[in-house]
Amino acid sequence: MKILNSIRVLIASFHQKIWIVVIFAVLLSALLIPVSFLVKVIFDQAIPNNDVNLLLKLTVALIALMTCNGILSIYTRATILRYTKDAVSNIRNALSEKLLRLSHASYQQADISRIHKILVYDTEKLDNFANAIFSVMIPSACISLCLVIILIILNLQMSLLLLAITPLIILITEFLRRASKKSLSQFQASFESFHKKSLFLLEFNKLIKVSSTQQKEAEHHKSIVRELNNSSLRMAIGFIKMSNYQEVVFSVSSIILLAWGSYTVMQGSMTIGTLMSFYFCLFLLKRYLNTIGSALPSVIEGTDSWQQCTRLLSEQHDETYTGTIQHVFDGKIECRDITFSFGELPLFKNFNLSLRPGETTLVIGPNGSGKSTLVNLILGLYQPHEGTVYASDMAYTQWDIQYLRSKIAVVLQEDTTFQGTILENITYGIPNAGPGAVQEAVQYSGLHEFIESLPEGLHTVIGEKGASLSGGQRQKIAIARCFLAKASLIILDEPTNHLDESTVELIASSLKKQKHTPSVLIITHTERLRSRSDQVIELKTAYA
Ligand SMILES: Nc1ncnc2c1ncn2[C@@H]1O[C@H](COP(=O)(O)OP(=O)(O)OP(=O)(O)O)[C@@H](O)[C@H]1O
Repeated sequence: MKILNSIRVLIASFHQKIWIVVIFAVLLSALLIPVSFLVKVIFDQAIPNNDVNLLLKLTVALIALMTCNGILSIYTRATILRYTKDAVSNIRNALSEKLLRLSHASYQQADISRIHKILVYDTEKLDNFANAIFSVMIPSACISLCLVIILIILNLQMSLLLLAITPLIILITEFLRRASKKSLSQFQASFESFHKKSLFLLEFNKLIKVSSTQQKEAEHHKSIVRELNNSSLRMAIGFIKMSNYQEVVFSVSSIILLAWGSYTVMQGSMTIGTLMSFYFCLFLLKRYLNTIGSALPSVIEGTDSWQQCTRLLSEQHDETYTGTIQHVFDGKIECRDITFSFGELPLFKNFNLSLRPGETTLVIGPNGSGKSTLVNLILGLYQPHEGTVYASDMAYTQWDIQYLRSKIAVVLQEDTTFQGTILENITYGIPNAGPGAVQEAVQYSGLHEFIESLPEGLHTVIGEKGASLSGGQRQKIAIARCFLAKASLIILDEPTNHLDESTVELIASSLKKQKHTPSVLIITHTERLRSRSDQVIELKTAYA
């Protein structure tokens, strides 16, 4: 049922072209009809009459037919692959769009390694699943059906005998499929912990070193790899058993059929040509059934991956605000009577705040008092449970929130530098910034001296998360990006954390120099910038 559902959704992506798949499969099947007839003529006419000429002609015809079959088969599979790859690309795009639409709150709670696994590994398995179903199983099933019809026409009695073993094959396949499903879930679970652990080792490499836990981590990783190895072996053996048991049942049945067929020939109720033709078709049927069997593991694995993908796609955690209006934003923000909480107790209750163009507002408060949460509310990453946030006198619910955010420049508390050049980091989200504007932003943020000291200057490549930079240099890059954006509102969340006194002074005076007079919101837990601000909001306790 789950498999059928997955097939239905995949077909939906290329339903206008499904008839091409069907036509190819029918053509491939049709090519086999003359083959069985030619084999019969070889044994019934060419051999008994010692007719070498006829034998040669029939052989050439057989070779030509089988070559056509091979070429058409390649063309069929290549054509179908193009459709399935497109269908899987659509699913990959839908997943990444979903990821970008996730609300900040759900992203914070999300299991990132699970989402990463779905995006990268499960979509790859889905690709294998689609290939297995459409380019292997469906054409092979059509051809097998055609071969069964030919077998019935050739000899009904022997076909019925063959049909009698079909339930046995189905029973064995079903039993082994269920067993494989169990080993597959065990494999999935151990693969997930392997994936999580590997990400942890990469992300927390420094923590592991400074905590001297390399040995412990190495042993833990080894035990996870051992479990992965065992579960993957169990799964592979399950799949091998499935195809081998089918093979054995089929071979035994073929021998019984040969014996019965030979007896029938001896009795004179069937010609040797019909027996040979029957056997030739049986050999082809076995080949196509084997092909179907070998595609089964990809189908079983892919069905599970498909479920993971659809589960993620159906999660209802999209952006908080869904308005569409793109209005002129002058930097004016108002929080009117807003209430917001993470749990039972409100972090903000009937809270009011007003940011005005050209003014600097300082929000000061101890750890955990809600300063970063306030930034998230102003960025529209969270929505207040009561009250409304306004930008230029228009409620956030009406704004196209992405557009509004593009008018706000923010220096977040967390590090936002990424692998790339300093220039790429500074111009992230502002791709059209000219060299003059970049130089100006670099001066404003106090980054110029550092850049001048680098042989490659702005084109110096910095490591993952700015690993080759000091905390202050990373902070200055984020501040330069903020100045470059020429936004109507500048938010600096704990900007002074890594900066020395003279740089803080420089940035404070740079903020005042901005000709487009943005409103500025500075979040801090120190008093350093109090004298530079037009208003100070104090969040004294955890519940303002
Ligand atoms: N996503 C979340 N889920 C649940 N509680 C949260 C979440 N984010 C923050 N909190 C809680 O809300 C409170 C305010 O957090 P917030 O980060 O806004 O404080 P802050 O004033 O910026 O602190 P700091 O000065 O340490 O950065 C804290 O008690 C924190 O534990």
